[in-house]
Amino acid sequence: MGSSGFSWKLKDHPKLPKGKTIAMVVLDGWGEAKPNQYNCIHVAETPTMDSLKNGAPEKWRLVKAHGKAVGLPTEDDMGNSEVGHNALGAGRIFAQGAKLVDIALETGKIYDGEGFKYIKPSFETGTLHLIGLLSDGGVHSRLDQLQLLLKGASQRGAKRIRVHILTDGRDVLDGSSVGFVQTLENDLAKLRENGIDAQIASGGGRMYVTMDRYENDWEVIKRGWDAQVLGEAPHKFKNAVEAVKKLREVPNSNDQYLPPFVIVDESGKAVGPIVDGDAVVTVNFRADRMVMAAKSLEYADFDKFDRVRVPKIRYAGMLQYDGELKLPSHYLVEPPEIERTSGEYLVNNGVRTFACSETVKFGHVTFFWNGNRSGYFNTDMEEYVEIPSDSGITFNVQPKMKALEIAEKARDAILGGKFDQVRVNLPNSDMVGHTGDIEATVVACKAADEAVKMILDAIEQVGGIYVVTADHGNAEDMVKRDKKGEPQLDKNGQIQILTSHTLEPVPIAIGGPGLAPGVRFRKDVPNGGLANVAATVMNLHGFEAPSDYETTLIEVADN
Ligand SMILES: O=C(O)[C@@H](CO)OP(=O)(O)O
Ligand SMILES: [Mn+2]
Ligand SMILES: [Mn+2]
Repeated sequence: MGSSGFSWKLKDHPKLPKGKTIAMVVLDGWGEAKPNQYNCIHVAETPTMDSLKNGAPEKWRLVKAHGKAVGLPTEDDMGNSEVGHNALGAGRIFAQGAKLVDIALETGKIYDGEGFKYIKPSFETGTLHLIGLLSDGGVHSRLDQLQLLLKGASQRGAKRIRVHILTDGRDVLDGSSVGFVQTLENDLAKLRENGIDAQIASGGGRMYVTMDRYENDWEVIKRGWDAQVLGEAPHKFKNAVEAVKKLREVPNSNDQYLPPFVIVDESGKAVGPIVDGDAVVTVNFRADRMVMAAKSLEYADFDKFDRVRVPKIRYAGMLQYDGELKLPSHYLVEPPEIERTSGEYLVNNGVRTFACSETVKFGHVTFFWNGNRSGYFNTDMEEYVEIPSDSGITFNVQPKMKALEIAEKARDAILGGKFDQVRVNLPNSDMVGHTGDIEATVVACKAADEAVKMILDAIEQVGGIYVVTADHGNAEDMVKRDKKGEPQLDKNGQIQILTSHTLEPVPIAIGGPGLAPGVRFRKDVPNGGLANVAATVMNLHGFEAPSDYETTLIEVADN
């Protein structure tokens, strides 16, 4: 025990034994909703997940995965992987980036912070560039926050502003990009009336330009760099609304994958490349899809692609995106301080941990799980395995993704006996759900269910315990609904496909031969959410959770 009185040592659980192998399975984007034709989980053959639900009512329940239960500003905020895995791993509810930025903007504290003070000297002679996702999805960014920042920065001396937009269609309806660009254009026009030279300078779809994650495909970042910094892109337009409309006319195009474009002036010159002396802010608050861009903007030594020209800029993130790398070093808002996560506690109490997913979700069960911290706590105790994702495809063409490979790795880790906790994320229902392809999403759900089966079979063999849950909803509802819950039709009478996450709760199931007799879900935590899972898992490892963790979902009945 240190002089502060703090100790990593967890108390023994009074009833539950140590030493059981636990499989911790997170199905990404797997919520619980009414059975109907737009519920791909219902439509798909999912015998394993069905048996967990129907087999043992005391060992299956729903938990909240959206809104305040995961630290988001309102109950209208859908869940997402960052807040979901943060809550699962940290066992407490932290006010998340979306909320922290809201508060910083409301109180004006954002302008007194180190980050804003750092970029401000550039306003005198340079341009302020804002790069980020343009929508009101609230997963990575929010339009109203961008609007407030534009206003606040211009009131505080920014005279020349360039916005580099990334169109969404993943957290909001496909096609909504046009409206968001129009809204932003109106705001910029107002700034221009007030003598501020403000314009959109470049753009592109979030999945094709800038917002890659976990080093899946650096070409995505390069496309962003070329458009935003160098002012070069295959498409040139005089106006961003026209750009988005025209690029959407190309067959099979969509907001998520629009190609990069730059806005040019009458002479064909890009209106806003980033040059020496400029200030740059990446306005997304969510970490995973900003880390790569932040590296390209911040690092002097960088070999992921040829940056051609590296301007001397003052760069700040909306938040600091990686607490371990301290990246970026300047930021406008302090990120949530997610410390003492369950992963760190368990490792410090002798629990050997294996974590695995494929690239597109790898950081979810490592980086997010550990409170937005990259790397290991203890290399002797942990092994994290990343299975390379297919890159350059949309996952509806490969809906099985790497589910089988992830399950095989988990199986081998369970059977190998070297680990006490084997943690995986199965990406299918989420990644394919985001494509809006209902048929493919059904295939995806089936593949995830088969992967769960393989992991549960291995747990059966070693006498272990399983915990199966999800981080938020997605595939269980693929249609935009009106207030009454009926499918909402567009002006052509067509249903509107929902590519985003949902507000639905997610299942959690426990079981396996190693589960002590009498263990069941408590009835007195009806509002339990993802943050209650960490204490639950600590109990199953034979420990009491720290007293400030959200309470456990389980009890041990005497029988
Ligand atoms: O793909 C993403 O970035 C988000 C949706 O914006 O999904 P998830 O939170 O499941 O990672
Ligand atoms: Mn997710
Ligand atoms: Mn998702």
